[in-house]
Amino acid sequence: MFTVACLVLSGDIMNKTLPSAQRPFLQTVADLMFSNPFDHEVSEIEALTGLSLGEGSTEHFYVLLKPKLESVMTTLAQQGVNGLSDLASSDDRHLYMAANLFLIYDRYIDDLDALIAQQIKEPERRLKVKFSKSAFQDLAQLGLDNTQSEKYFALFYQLRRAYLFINRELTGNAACIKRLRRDLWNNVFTSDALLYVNNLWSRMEDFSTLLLGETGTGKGAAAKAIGCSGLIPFDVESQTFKAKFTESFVAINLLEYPEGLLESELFGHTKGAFTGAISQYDGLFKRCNAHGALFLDEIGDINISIQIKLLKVLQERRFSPVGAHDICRFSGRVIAATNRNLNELREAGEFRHDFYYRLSSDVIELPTLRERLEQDPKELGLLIESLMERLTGQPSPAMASDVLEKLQRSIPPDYSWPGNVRELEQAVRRTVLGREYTGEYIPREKLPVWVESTMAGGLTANELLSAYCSSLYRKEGTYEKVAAITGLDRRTVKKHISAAL
Ligand SMILES: Nc1ncnc2c1ncn2[C@@H]1O[C@H](COP(=O)(O)OP(=O)(O)OP(=O)(O)O)[C@@H](O)[C@H]1O
Repeated sequence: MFTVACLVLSGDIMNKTLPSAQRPFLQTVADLMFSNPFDHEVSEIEALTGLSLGEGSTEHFYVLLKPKLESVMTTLAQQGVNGLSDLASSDDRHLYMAANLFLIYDRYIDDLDALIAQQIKEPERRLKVKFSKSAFQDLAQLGLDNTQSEKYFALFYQLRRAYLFINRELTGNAACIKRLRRDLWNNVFTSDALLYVNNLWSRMEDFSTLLLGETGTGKGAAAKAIGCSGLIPFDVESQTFKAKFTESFVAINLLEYPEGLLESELFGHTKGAFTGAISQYDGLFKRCNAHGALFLDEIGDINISIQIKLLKVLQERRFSPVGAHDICRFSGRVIAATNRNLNELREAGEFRHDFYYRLSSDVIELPTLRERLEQDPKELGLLIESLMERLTGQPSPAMASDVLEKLQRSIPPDYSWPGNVRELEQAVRRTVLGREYTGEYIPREKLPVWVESTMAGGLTANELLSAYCSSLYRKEGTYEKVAAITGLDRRTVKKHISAAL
C-alpha cells in the first residue's frame, strides 16, 4: 500500500468517506495507475471500466479514463473532499491519492515529453524544469509533504521516460514483441509497482539483466531503454534532476577490446600502471552514474579472468582501477547481452556458473524477426514504417509502403532474415537508394554473381571474405562453425558477416 497512512495531520478533521458508487471505478484507476501499461489491451480496459474508446484505437488507456475521473473528482470536491486529510480511512486515502496522482501525471505529460526531447537534443546540459513549481503545488495541494512530492515527481519523469523509450526503441505488434515490452517495463519497475514505489526504487542496483538473442534482434536497443529509464532524484532548489538520462547509459562492446586493454577500459587505470599509461584514466564503471546502467555487450566472449573481476563488482559493488589500491564503488545497474549459447559455454567451462547466476536476476530473450513475422505478417510493414520514420525524421507511410512492396517482390516469401532488424534496416536503406535487396539468401541462379565478380577481379579481399563467411554462416548457422572451417577467429568471422549485412 501507499505510504499515505502516515499522512494524517494532527488537528485535521478526517470525517469523510468515498461514496460507494465511486469506489469500484476508483479502485480500477488505482490498479491501473500502478500496473504495467504494456500489459493491457484497450478492450480489457474498456471491459473493466465500461467506457469505450472505439475500435482499433491505439490511444493510451489514460485517455480513456481521464474524462470520467475528472468528473468523479469534481463530484468529490462538491462533497467536501479536497485533499487526503479530508478522508478518514487509509483505504479511501489510497484510492484518492492514486486517482489524483494519475491526474497530476497526466497534466504534465506534454511538459515531460518536451523535457525529454530537449534533453536528447542537448545531452550535456542540465535543464531547468520550469513546470516543477506548479507540479509541486499540485502535489502539496493533494496533501503530500516535500519528501513525498520529490519522490512522486521523480517517478513521473521515470514513468514517462520508460514509456517513451520502450515504445520507441522496440516497435512492433507481434505477440512476442508485446511481451518483450511488458518484460522490459517489469525490469524497470518490477511486476509490483507499489512494492517498487515503497521499497525498491533506490535499490535496483542488484537487479542485473541478461539479454539473449540473435544478432540484430534489438538487445542494444532494449538495454538502452532500460538504462535511460532509471530513477533520477529531483533537486527542488536548483529545479533540476540530479543526473542527465542521456549520460545514464554507458555501453561497451567487449569484443572490440584486446584482452590487455579491456580491464583498463572497464575499471580505469592510474598513471604509470603499465607501459603506455601516461595519465590516469577513468574506466566505464566510474563514468556510469549511480542512476544509470552499464551495458556489457558480447558478454559470452570474455575470458575467465575478466569474468572473475566483473563478478566481484556485481557481488561487492567495488572495484579498483588497474595499478591503484583505492576501492571505488559502483552504484549503477549492469545489463549484459550475448548471442552465444551460455549454457553450452558453461558446460564447456568457458563461462563461470557463479558469474552467470549473478548476472541473471532477469533474463530477457529477444525474439527473432522470423518469429515476429510468423506471428503477425503485418509486422514487416509496421517495422518498415518505423524504420522509415527514423530515416526521414517524420512519418512517411507512402514511402514505407513503396519499400514494403519492392522488398516483397525481391525477397523470397519464406526468407529467414538471419540479420534480423539490423538486416531489415539495411534492406530498407538499399531499397530507398533504388537498389534491389534480394536477401542474404542467394538464390541458386544468383550464386554465380559474386563468384563471377571474384573471377573477374571485381571484389576486394574483404568483400570476398564477407561473402564467403556469410554463405557459410547461412549453411552452418553459428560463428563458431564458420570460424572452424575458415581458420579465422570468431571475432573476425563476425566482423566479416556483419559487414555483409
Ligand atoms: N523491435 C524493434 N523496433 C525497432 N527497431 C529495432 C527493433 N529491434 C531492433 N531494432 C533496431 O535494429 C538495429 C539493431 O539492433 P541492436 O543493435 O539493438 O541489436 P543487437 O541484438 O544488440 O545486435 P548484436 O547482437 O549484433 O549486437 C538497431 O538500429 C535497433 O534500433
